[in-house]
Amino acid sequence: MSILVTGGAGYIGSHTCVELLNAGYDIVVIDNFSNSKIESLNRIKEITDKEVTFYEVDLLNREAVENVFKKHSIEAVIHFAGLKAVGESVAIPLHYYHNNITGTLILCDVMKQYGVKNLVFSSSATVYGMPERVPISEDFPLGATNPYGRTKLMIEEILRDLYVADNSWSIALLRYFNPIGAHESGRIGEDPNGIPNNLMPFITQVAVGKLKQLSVFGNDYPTVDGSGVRDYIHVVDLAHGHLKALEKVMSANGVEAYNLGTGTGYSVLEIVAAFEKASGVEVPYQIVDRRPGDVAVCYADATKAKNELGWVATRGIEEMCRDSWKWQKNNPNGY
Ligand SMILES: NC(=O)c1ccc[n+]([C@@H]2O[C@H](COP(=O)([O-])OP(=O)(O)OC[C@H]3O[C@@H](n4cnc5c(N)ncnc54)[C@H](O)[C@@H]3O)[C@@H](O)[C@H]2O)c1
Ligand SMILES: O=c1ccn([C@@H]2O[C@H](COP(=O)(O)OP(=O)(O)O[C@H]3O[C@H](CO)[C@@H](O)[C@H](O)[C@H]3O)[C@@H](O)[C@H]2O)c(=O)[nH]1
Repeated sequence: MSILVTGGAGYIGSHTCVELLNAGYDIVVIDNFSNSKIESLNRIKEITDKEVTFYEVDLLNREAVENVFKKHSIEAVIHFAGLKAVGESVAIPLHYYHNNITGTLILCDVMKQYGVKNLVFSSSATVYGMPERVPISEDFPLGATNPYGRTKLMIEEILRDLYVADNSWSIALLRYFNPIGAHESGRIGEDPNGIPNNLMPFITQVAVGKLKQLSVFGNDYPTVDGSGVRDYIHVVDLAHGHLKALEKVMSANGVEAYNLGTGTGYSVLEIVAAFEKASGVEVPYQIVDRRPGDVAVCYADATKAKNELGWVATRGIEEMCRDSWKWQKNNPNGY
């Protein structure tokens, strides 16, 4: 029996594949490389010294997805594949809705056809929209402020409906906070296309000399130093959360949402300082206007994942910065 990993060549998927292989699971990866490179799969093999069964498949191609289920006996699916850039989703919403939602519909329909009903889905803290207070727990009201967020929200609802219709499904909706860091080997990591939208890859590209300086979006939020506060989580901790969720879906039916975060918030300026300390490299920055749509403070109440999955994040901000830097320094141009 194998675990199917959709989007397994991507940032979070590749780190999760390493942990799955290390834990002794057989995996089958599918990806269309719309936002990743095949080299990440070579690196997974290199780190784990294990074979990775891989198919270049677009989830929108139902026949190709079916062929994978025909060839392999799949026990559960971890579904990472999706487009994730907020700004791009505002510019090309139909593309986002089609890729993320139709892709998930096809996947679930093929799973149903083959009697595979265990699913771990990559959701996001973005489903909390503009939260009224922190820490954010799973029972907070949901909402979205952009098409990307709406795809996550809609998919969560679709998966809940699926369970209502057939309660032999078993589904974990994992709401990630802000994943950063990389595998400690420095061989896999986040490899964004073009200029990064997210804070940590922007910082590492400034540090390695590819970008001139960081723009800090606002210093007048009601926070410790005025800059925005987020719950950064080491991607390897996040990967372990998937293994715990996998054990859960393979042992009990239901549909449950879990926050995967550390429960601690850091400001942008605190991250800059922690990165400079971990890397020994100065990160020049300027304060600019707030970025439209940003919330001041966002961090998780991760108690449910602790109580029900037996998962807690163990890596601190120093390791997150150290590993992000090791990846960027050793791979200045990504894969
Ligand atoms: N990175 C974050 O900050 C973050 C936060 C919350 C949620 N998420 C979600 O987690 C998942 C993984 O994120 P990531 O950061 O690893 O992104 P990523 O872009 O690195 O990985 C996603 C992978 O899916 C593949 N893919 C996209 N559409 C596909 C399709 N139709 N068929 C086959 N493959 C397809 C891409 O090529 C890529 O390899 C995504 O669903 C994302 O929305 C990410
Ligand atoms: O160049 C930059 C980039 C970011 N920031 C700030 O850094 C913080 C983190 O920003 P970013 O890394 O872009 O993460 P978020 O805005 O929190 O969004 C991420 O986390 C959300 C919740 O999980 C997901 O919905 C999004 O897809 C994902 O990009 C925020 O305060 C930003 O204003 C800067 O100051 N300068």
